[in-house]
Amino acid sequence: MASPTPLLKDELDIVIPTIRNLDFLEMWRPFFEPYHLIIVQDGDPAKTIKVPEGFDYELYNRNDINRILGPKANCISFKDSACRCFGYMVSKKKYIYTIDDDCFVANDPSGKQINALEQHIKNLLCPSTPFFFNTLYEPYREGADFVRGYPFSLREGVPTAVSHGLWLNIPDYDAPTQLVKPLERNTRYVDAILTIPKGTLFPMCGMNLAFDRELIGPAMYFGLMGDGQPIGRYDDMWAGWCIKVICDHLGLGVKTGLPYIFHSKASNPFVNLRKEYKGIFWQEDIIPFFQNVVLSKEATTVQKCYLELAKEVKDKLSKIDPYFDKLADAMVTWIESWDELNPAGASAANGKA
Ligand SMILES: O=c1ccn([C@@H]2O[C@H](COP(=O)(O)OP(=O)(O)O[C@H]3O[C@@H](CO)[C@H](O)[C@H]3O)[C@@H](O)[C@H]2O)c(=O)[nH]1
Ligand SMILES: [Mn+2]
Repeated sequence: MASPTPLLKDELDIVIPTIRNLDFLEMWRPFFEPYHLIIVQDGDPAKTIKVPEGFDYELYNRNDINRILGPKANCISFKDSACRCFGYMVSKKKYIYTIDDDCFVANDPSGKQINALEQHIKNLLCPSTPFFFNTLYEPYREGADFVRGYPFSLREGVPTAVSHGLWLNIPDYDAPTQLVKPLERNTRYVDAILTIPKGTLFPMCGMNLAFDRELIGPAMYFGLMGDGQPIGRYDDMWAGWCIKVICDHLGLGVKTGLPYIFHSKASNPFVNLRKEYKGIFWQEDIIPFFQNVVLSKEATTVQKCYLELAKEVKDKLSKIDPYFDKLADAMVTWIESWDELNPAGASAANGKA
């Protein structure tokens, strides 16, 4: 009997930022092979990235990014995983899943391999509940529901824009925590999916993340990091704070929890400390900024929200460091590039832009 068609086979792209050969795909082959991959090769474009046979993919290196975006390419980070957001921009699909190349298939407590992509798709295809917390977690799962006292007027939920997965083995800790707890491994499998309540920010990790590109794609800019930038490893955090403010404003949902992947490689905590340290104290001002930012009622699209946010960043965060002035400009360049590559009603076919 033919196996069932994978969910969203022709409506989802898998985006992988990489500086190495993609042998990790062999372990994901049963789950990923039916899908189209967008590989964003970082670092030296002269290096050849080996992709295992049988995968349908398009690959972009820095020369491609510069050719496609021209001077606007300066909004795409170089020598940092933040470059992955270029893949979101050139995709023509409704959904994106992004994963790091040191993330492997994890096993659930029963020992069964976890199809992380399938779980993300389920998360995205069912509503979120940001306006009232359901204490039995995801109410739409088999064997769960809304609990007593949950308003019936809110049980329809809202469209889910983002599905944030977690990691067994190497947790996504910041450098100071990594330095203090070098041997700590995450072995705790928590069988839960939660909607992050409206008005609450969260630290979005980019290594096991899926989103609805049509609902929130233009806000998924992974901030300027890497070569020539004063901080690193805050690309996904920046995107997470921006998308959450915009999802709250537009009435969209963000979920976190299942699925887990197995994160295999701990990046160097000393290198990470050098990348993160400014962000660690800057974020004490950045978080209150995002907690207090108000988007106007005229901000009815993601692009309009994002451009309002960029203006607020320029007006209110540039006093922290001139970096935020540059970042605000890059946010605008990102939207201009997004709209150039994604004119309204663009097709869903795979394409090499
Ligand atoms: O210069 C680079 C370095 C790496 N990559 C690719 O990006 C991902 C992540 O790389 P790695 O696993 O080495 O680093 P981590 O510290 O574990 O990354 C996680 O921490 C955050 C970084 O902001 C983020 O949540 C995760 O990415 C791999 O696919 C590398 O090949 C790159 O493109 N450029
Ligand atoms: Mn990693």
